[in-house]
Amino acid sequence: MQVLVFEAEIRANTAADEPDAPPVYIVNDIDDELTPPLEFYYSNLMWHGEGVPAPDHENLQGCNCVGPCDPASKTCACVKRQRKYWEGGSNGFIYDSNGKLREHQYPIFECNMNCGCSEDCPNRVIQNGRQSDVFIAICKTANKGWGVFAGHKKIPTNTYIGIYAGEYLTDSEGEVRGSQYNKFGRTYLFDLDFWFLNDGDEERKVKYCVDAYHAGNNHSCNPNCVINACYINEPNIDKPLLVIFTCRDVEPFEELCFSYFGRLDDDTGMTTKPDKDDAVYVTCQCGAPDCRGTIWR
Ligand SMILES: C[S@@+](CC[C@H](N)C(=O)[O-])C[C@H]1O[C@@H](n2cnc3c(N)ncnc32)[C@H](O)[C@@H]1O
Repeated sequence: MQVLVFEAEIRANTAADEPDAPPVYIVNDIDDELTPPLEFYYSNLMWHGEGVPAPDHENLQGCNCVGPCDPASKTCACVKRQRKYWEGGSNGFIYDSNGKLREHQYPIFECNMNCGCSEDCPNRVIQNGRQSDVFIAICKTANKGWGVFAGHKKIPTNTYIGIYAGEYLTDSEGEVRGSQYNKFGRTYLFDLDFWFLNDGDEERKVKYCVDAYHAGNNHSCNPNCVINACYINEPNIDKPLLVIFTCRDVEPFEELCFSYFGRLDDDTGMTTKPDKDDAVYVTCQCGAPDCRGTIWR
């Protein structure tokens, strides 16, 4: 019963933003904990902590395209914005014609609520949610708590999975919560410190982080997913959505993990730099042949 209620709650939380997505199932073949803790909240929505500004929709630039945007357009404002960060060749969008991500290092700028283009525009992927052939489940693992897994179907590389959703925090609030989580033994804080935000200024301080306290994927030293920055209805470059894409083909029932170390060319990743005696300082259990032995930088 508890499992059914939990699954129904996930469906209710996500029905509006991923209408085509198959249900998320809860599976525990490990022990007798029926579901993740009840404070776990599966969602694709962000909320704003104290001191973090809400999106300024009046200053959100849309395109004037009619019908689906042309990725080769010279005039579409959204193609131009994407090209500012990644040239992309003849296709100015970061998605291919099947909605798969073409590059992992660059921010994603989707068409937004102020655009004139149609709902079937090829530059609307994340906002349409997880697709009907992408099955996922939340499963108990033997040594990493709960995790997110592929369902019974293979998930091709560069497929959108979901949003690393949670609360935007100011950097100072992130530090306060971070030290509490380190002692508690689980942390979900992710720094919004992407390379393209530095704008050549190495000293630039990170402004915000995301606290996904209520949900989150596990770490692997050889991950099958990446986290990218994405902007949809948000003009503030410091507040991207954290979006999860596969970075290789994922076999049925394989766990979906990203690297908490982030990419080598920026400081993104989980914010935590725990002390060795913090409860959160656990040995990495990812099982990859090239495992680094720790889940933190
Ligand atoms: C963002 S949470 C991930 C979800 C978590 N497993 C749960 O049950 O809520 C991060 C925590 O999961 C655990 N974890 C994640 N990846 C791990 C790994 N590769 N090895 C050991 N523990 C891991 C650590 O306790 C870490 O603080």
